[in-house]
Amino acid sequence: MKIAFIGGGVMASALLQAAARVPEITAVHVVEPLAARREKLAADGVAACATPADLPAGLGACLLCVKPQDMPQACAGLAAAVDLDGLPVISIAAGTTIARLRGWLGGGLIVRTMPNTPLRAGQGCTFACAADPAAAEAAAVPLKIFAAAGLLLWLDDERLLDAATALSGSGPAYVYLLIETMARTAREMGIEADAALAAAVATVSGAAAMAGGPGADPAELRRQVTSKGGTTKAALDTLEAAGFAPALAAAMEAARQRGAELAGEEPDA
Ligand SMILES: NC(=O)C1=CN([C@@H]2O[C@H](COP(=O)(O)OP(=O)(O)OC[C@H]3O[C@@H](n4cnc5c(N)ncnc54)[C@H](OP(=O)(O)O)[C@@H]3O)[C@@H](O)[C@H]2O)C=CC1
Ligand SMILES: O=C(O)[C@@H]1CCC=N1
Repeated sequence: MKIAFIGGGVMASALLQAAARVPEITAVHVVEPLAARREKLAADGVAACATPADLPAGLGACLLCVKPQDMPQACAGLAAAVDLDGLPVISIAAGTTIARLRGWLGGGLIVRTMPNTPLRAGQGCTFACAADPAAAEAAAVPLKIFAAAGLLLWLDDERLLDAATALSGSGPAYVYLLIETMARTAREMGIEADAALAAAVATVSGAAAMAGGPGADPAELRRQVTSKGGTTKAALDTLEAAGFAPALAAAMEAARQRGAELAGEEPDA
């Protein structure tokens, strides 16, 4: 199957690597207006063109990988150049509803997804929601891109994609902030910079691996680290006094509301 990516930025480059793991996908063509990005893609052996009019015939699917604000123009350009009748079109944009995509595209079997950047490491997490069962079925092969590089989870209610964005779409940034802060603080305590970063990363990935184990309960794992009257208790009491958990919950709620705002919905819808 020949597929097209509209937009050749951060997420498209992660998805390109994942697409290479799907045997049914024989070619990926990327539409990217920025010449420097096209040149970089071409240097990596990826077919890149400036407009959808330059895409080859016989595409099996399109992936929309542009920012939400660029989506109306990108969809209009695609619809003008490609016959979307019966073609699976997968969007990865935050806060851009299936109804709006349908309006701009005027056709296509639409699936909305919310992936994340750890796809690049083969450990992504993608939520998907289809306009209807026919769209999900038609998009089975291109959706293998997401499954080839991590978890693929389905949602029945499209509005939950804003919660998914707050959880796993934006989530890697929360974890990177945690790693940055742990590494910086360890440096300030005297541990050499490379060792501090390596230890922060190993601690987060080791803890995540245990939390992902069969039957694991993160709260029980936390209790196992927390000795009575010990160092972890001192740390967790400080985090609690500083409002760590409510602050993280508020951050996720802000992300969810921003997704809903982008979708043109009431923030608390
Ligand atoms: N980054 C992330 O962690 C995640 C992002 N997403 C979603 O993925 C989408 C892309 O994000 P990201 O990859 O970070 O963004 P980038 O800005 O890195 O990539 C978008 C690319 O699309 C190009 N572009 C703009 N307009 C058009 C057009 N009309 N036709 C073709 N290409 C166009 C941009 O070019 P130019 O720069 O010249 O405008 C840019 O190269 C967003 O909708 C975002 O919500 C979803 C999950 C996670
Ligand atoms: O920040 C954003 O809007 C995008 C969507 C999820 C991650 N990055």
